[in-house]
Amino acid sequence: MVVVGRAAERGPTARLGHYRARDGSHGAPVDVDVDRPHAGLVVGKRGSGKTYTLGVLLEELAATEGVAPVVADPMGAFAPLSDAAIDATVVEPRVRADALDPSLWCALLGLDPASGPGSLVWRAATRRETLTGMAEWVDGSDADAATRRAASNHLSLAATWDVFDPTGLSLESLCGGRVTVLDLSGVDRAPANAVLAAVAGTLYDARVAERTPRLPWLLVDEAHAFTDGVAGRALRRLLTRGRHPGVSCWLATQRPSALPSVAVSQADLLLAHRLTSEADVAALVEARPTYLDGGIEGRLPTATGAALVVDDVTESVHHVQVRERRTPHGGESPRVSERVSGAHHN
Ligand SMILES: Nc1ncnc2c1ncn2[C@@H]1O[C@H](COP(=O)(O)OP(=O)(O)OP(=O)(O)O)[C@@H](O)[C@H]1O
Repeated sequence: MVVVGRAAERGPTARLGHYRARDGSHGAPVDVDVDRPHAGLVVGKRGSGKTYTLGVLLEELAATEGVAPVVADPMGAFAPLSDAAIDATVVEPRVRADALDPSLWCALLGLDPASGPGSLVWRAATRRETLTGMAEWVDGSDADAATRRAASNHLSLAATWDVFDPTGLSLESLCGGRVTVLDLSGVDRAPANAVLAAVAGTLYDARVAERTPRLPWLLVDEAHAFTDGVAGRALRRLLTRGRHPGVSCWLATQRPSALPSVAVSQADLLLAHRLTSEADVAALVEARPTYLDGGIEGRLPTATGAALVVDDVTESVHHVQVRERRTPHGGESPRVSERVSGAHHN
C-alpha cells in the first residue's frame, strides 16, 4: 500500500483507490493520509468523477476517529448520505449572524465600508449578535434618516435569505464527530456564500482557540461558486493558514481557472480527473511544481474515476483509479429513461 500526503508511516489513512495500469488494471492500493491536515484540490471536467471522489473521502473520514468532516453541497449530491450506513446528518444551511466577521457584512450586502450605510452595517455587526439586533441597532442609531433607511433595506434583504438564525449551526454540531452535509441546493449564491464563510470561519477560529479537539475537514463541491464571493476570503484563509491550527480544506471544481491561483498553489494534494479545457489545464500547469517532469498535460487521465494524484508532500505523482463508493452517489444527472415508464430503450 502507498500513502499519499505523508512521508512518515504513522496514523490513520483513507482508502482512495488503486494504482491504475495503462490497460486499466488494478495495482496496489493507494491511501490518503488523514493523520495531518491537508489542503486538497479535486479537478476534472463535468462527469469525470469529482463529486464521487469527495464522497469516497467522506466515507473514509466518517470511519476516522478524531476528525470533523463537513461538506458544502451546492447540488444536493450528498443528501443520500443521511440514509446510508454512515453517521451523517444533512443540515439546513442556517448560521448565526455573528459567525460572520463584521468586515464581511459589507461585502455580503454589496456595501462600500467607507459609505454611510456600509459603516453603519459594519458597526451594527460589531455591536449585535443577531440580524434582528443589528436592524434594531441601525434604527436606533444617530445616523441621518437616509443612511439608516439604506442600511436597514440591505439588512432586510439579508433577512429574506432565511439563512441567519440565532440557533444556527453551532461548533458543537459541526464538530460532534458525524459527517455534516450542508445542503445548499436551492440556496442563492450570496446566502450560500454567507453560510460557507460563517462555517469556514467558525471551524478556523475554533481550532485557533483550541475549542474543539477534533480536526475539521471542510470539503467544498462546485468550489468555483464560492471563490469570488464572501466565502472566497474565508476559504483562502483556510488554504493558506488552515493547516497550522489543524483545519483541512478540499475544493472540487470543474473550472480550476476560475479559482484564485492560491487554491492551486497551496494544495498539497491535487487530484486531477479528466480535464480538456486548455485554460483549465494551463491554470494547473502554471501553479504546479517543476518535479512533474514532462508537465501535467500529457498525463491527465481519460477514464471516469481515474485521477492523476500530485503529492506535494513527497513530491511524487501517482496514476490512481478511485475506488467504488459504498454509499449511494447522488451526483448523477436525471435520465428520462429512469423516470418515464415505457420510455424506449435503444
Ligand atoms: N471512481 C469511480 N468509480 C466508479 N464510477 C465512477 C467513479 N467516479 C465517477 N463515477 C461515475 O461517473 C459519474 C459522474 O461522476 P461525478 O458525479 O462525480 O462527476 P463530476 O465530475 O462531479 O461531475 P459534475 O461536474 O457534473 O458535478 C458518477 O455518477 C458515477 O457513475
